[in-house]
Amino acid sequence: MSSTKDRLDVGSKVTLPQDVDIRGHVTIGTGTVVHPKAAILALSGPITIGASCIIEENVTIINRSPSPLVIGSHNLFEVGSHIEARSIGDHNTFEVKSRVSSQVAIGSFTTISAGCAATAAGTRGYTQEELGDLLGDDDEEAEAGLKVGARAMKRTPSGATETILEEGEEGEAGEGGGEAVTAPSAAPVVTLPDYTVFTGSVGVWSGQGRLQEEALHAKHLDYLRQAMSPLASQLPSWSKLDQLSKSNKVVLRDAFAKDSKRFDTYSRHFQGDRNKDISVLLDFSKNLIDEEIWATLLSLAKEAKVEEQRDAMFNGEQVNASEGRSVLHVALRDLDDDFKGKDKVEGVDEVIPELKHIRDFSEAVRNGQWTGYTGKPIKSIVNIGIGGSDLGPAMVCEALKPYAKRDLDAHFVSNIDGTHMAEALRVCDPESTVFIVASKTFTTQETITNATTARDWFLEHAKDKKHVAKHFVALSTNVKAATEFGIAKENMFKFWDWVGGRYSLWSAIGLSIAIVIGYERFEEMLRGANEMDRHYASTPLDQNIPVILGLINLYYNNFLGAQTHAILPYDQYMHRFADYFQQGDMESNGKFITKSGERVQYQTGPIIWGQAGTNGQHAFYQLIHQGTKLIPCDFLAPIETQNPIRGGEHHRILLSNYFAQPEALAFGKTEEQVREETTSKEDLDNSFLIKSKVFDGNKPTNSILFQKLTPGTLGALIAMYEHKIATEGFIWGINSFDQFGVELGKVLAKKILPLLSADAAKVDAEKHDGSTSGLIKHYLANANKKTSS
Ligand SMILES: O=P(O)(O)OC[C@H]1O[C@](O)(CO)[C@@H](O)[C@@H]1O
Repeated sequence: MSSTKDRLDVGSKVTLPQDVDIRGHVTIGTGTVVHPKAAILALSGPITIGASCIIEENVTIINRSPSPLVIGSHNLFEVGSHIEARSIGDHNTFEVKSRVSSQVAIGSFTTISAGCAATAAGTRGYTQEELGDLLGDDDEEAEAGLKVGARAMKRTPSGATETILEEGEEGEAGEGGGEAVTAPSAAPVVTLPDYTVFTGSVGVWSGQGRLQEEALHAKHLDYLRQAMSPLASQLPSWSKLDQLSKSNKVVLRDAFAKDSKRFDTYSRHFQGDRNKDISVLLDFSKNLIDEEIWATLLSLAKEAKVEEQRDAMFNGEQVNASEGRSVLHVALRDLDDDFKGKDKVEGVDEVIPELKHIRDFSEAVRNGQWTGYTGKPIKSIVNIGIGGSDLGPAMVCEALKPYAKRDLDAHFVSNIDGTHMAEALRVCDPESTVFIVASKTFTTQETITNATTARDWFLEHAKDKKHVAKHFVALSTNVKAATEFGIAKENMFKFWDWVGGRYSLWSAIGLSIAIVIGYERFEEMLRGANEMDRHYASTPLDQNIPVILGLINLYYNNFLGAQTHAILPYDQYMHRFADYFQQGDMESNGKFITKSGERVQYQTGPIIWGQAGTNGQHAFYQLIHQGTKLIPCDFLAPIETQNPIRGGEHHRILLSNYFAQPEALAFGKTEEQVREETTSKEDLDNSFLIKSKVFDGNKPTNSILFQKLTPGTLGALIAMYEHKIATEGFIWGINSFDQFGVELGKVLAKKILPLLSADAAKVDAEKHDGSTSGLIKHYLANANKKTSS
């Protein structure tokens, strides 16, 4: 029926479900949200819809005239409304099941109330045929229109012509109101002036409350954009990848044999543009992808609106919707103010002053100006924290040890197991130790208990509470709780709720890093991360390193059945890197609920594990090479070592392994090759032996080769993985920035704790399950025994 060619032009951030009926030439402006089952039918001339409109379920917008139907911005079309207007301005509301005929031009700020029909006929009644013409083809709809239209007209006072203008008259419509165009039918064309409220009895709105209404409209749009994101599996590229993963079996041996440029095609080089020493080469050519799979993965990222979601994060929007928070760890390292959108978020302006606080304190500790209660300079720091308040600083202090002040010991106590604290205290001197209590919430049981123990230990020696101020500092968003603990105001380093625990090493939580490697180096790390932030924020998807890593992993995770992902740094200083990203990835993406509250129909975050090469080679690589599981791996290594001992021989041996393992994994060894290499007749006859030496190959890897593990490079590498994790979360439609999954265990532990000093009868009364009760009772029965050895 459409006489125009089908063509759809869509602006950015438009939400357009698959089952919207779109015909003819339709243009939809930025940020407009269209609900499922809406119809936009440019049957004759085109339809242009402006920005930030909301078009709800079962709305029909039709243009039967050859002239364009131009609809302005910020309009709300509620469920079942049927619009054939001549033109529509801005900020109008078409309530549920309202109707507008093609002889009516709507101005701006107009409301057509629920069930009302705005037609050009004034008080004139319609024949059934006329209404059919005006309100659509569907008979039932037309009949409903007749009733509604008639009711509206009856209630219209005779003064209807005061606001409904007769054909040819000048309307009061403001900008965007559109001029009255001669209608194709005999009915007159009218223009509703701005602020009309068409309720059947026509009135003029005072315009009061307009700002409120605009704000509500904006909130409504935000909500819809979140709630209406389709599941990733409903995106067209998802189905295509599903099919490609079954039909395009990539064999790396053949892929490389066929294409001598494969390395060039599938490798990217990242160099810092302010710190040129940051150089990271990503080779992803040894992955099970071909041109079509790769192109479809990139389309998936587009369809899932990765760029829009990324921009929303950098802009300070509340992308952590379940907690109503912005996600702005990138603001902590934006020292040159590259990302302006963040500035509207409360606390962002405190980042720089807080860094100065970190600088002053860390320098005072390092240069001996900060002394303990007896005047001794500080020799040890003990960071007391857990999860993000421990793993990040601990990992970085290990990774950047070459830059550390070697006469200062750094301890990291996290576990509630008293052993952890006891072993740290054993080697600390109360007169020269600073305890850094690191807890975003300052309520975490492990941290507060460990901190209390440390304070008791300290006071046993120092005797006087006033000395606590010289030896305890707090890093927290909870100033009140830290004060109650006894921390002096000047010893508090704050951060903000928009810094997630596992993204907090860039904030005050990094104080121990600044003390260990010096503030200048700490800042260098922040700036290195910012280099990667700028790359992630502005580089096209197919060149964007975090996006590439995210898409590659997602392909194995969702289409090839991989359950885990190994991070394998060939740098001893990075021996805690995989531990750190175990929290970074698994706490971020271990979720089954999407942002719209639906349960996912696909796998989300993988299990992350790994350890420093070559130790891993002698532990678990056997399974990666010859086991039955698909384990994609990231191999990381520095070109330059920090310790070129024996003339760099150690490093060359290390790197030879770094290069060899991905090669062995990718290309394996065939039975034929094994036979060729075997010289003994006896061995050749031993088929079990021969087959045991076969490597299937085709095991995927990424190789990440960086220049040197400097603070800047480490910052960039951490940010690279952070953004890889965010990219995957954006595609899966989950909130990567909350962590409700850690709560239940904590709550139950609090209930169980009193039972461990009670008796068996109390355990029964508490009604835990049989297994838990049995275990607790076994503990109680044996708790007072003393083992002799
Ligand atoms: O810094 P806090 O509030 O003590 O929390 C520590 C850790 O606990 C968690 O909330 C849950 O494990 C992490 O996200 C966080 O890093």
